Amino acid sequence: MNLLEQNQNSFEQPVHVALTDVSQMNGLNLVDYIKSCVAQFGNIFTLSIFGGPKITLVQEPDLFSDVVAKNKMNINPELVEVRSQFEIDNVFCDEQQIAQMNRDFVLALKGQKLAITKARYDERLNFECQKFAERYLNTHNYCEVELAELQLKTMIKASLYSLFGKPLASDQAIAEYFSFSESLSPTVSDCKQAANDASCAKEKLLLLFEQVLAEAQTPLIQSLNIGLFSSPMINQEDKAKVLLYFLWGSLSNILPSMQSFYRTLVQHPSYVNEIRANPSFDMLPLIKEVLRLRGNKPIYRLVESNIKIQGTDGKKFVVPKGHWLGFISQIHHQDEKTFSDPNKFDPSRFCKAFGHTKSNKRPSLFVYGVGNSKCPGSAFANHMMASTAMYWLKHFDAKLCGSHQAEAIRMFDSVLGDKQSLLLKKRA
Ligand code: HEM
Repeated sequence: MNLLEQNQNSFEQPVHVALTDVSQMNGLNLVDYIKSCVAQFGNIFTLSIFGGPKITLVQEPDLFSDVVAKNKMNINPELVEVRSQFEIDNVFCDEQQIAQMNRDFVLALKGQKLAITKARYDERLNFECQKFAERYLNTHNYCEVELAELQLKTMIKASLYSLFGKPLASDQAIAEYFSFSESLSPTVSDCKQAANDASCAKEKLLLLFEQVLAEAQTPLIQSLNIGLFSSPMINQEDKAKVLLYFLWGSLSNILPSMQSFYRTLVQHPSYVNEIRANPSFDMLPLIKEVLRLRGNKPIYRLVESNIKIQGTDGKKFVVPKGHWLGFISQIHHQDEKTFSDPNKFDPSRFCKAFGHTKSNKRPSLFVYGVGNSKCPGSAFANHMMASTAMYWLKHFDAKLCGSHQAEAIRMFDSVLGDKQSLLLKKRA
């Protein structure tokens, strides 16, 4: 008997789960999504950066391979990590507060304010790349560099500076962020010393965030200070925690995405040449195609009461109360009806000028989520990827290390993404 059948109960209750916006997605087969996600994971507790104190993924290996085979998904089950006992502080779970905060983030990351944040990012990134090249590279030979290290010394520094201001852009703060974020990684072994260091680092970071809030130097902090954070109900320590988890949540998404983007560029010298020759080259179709192919973490929603759903094959099934629904973008992103030849790297599918899209609508992507909780950082994330690629190409020549295998799709990345090296040379 399969997991779903075991959970079939008779019921007829109202449904309260955030699905409506998802069904408006172009080409998205919602029912198949849900079916495969529930079949894949069974019961899941997972992380939202502002909620859920514990993560436990229960993997059902047989069901998983079944779903993968049926949906022709190119996923190696060995790459799916089973996380357990992964605890994280719960900052606050009030839905109104989260909605307000997302509005504040959106306000901070839009229009004129976004332009200021972008300019701060670019300026700092250029500076850090120059420093990195001088300190670690030379112009004659290629040096082996871990991508995560390159990100830590350039991208992370620039994003801390642009989003939070000077107090967080110091080498000391970066080291503390690294120690804290490593401790959240599911792959890190139990080590008392490391846990101690991480907790000290976290305390220091929280104090720095309090300073950041008081100084209010950046558009993000200014928007929060006049929005959600002006509420007397939220104390200073909780505000600092929100910022810390906001930072961790956003970086844990952007860093592995950027690694894939850069590796893709290194493998396609024609794009590298175009970007170097034309500073206004539109990288968005390239970024979208990389995000489509690599996929992202599933988005989860808690089922608050049993839902009965009829599948496209006519069969009915139940998603029981207490289960989490995970929306796996990969199923949509590999759907041949929306993306012809789905395994092919073809940025032109997002580019109308090439005339490759069959309908007037360009194919939709699911990487940033949908509806009210859609990623408020998407515009900044796209900018970070385009700008980082531009500055890395400006300062470094790169080659892939060893024999490169086509990147396998990872569903759950560790905090700093894959540990992969590159060969880098300082550009003359
Ligand atoms: C390629 C990079 C990124 C990807 C793929 C990504 C993806 C997502 C997704 C799918 C969600 C929705 C989660 C849900 O509905 O449960 C989300 C939420 C969010 N993202 Fe991003 N994101 C990225 C980068 C960023 C960046 C750079 C920032 C900040 C500058 C950011 C800030 C946020 C915030 C504040 C939320 C709301 C979280 C919540 O309500 O729990 N993201 N992101």
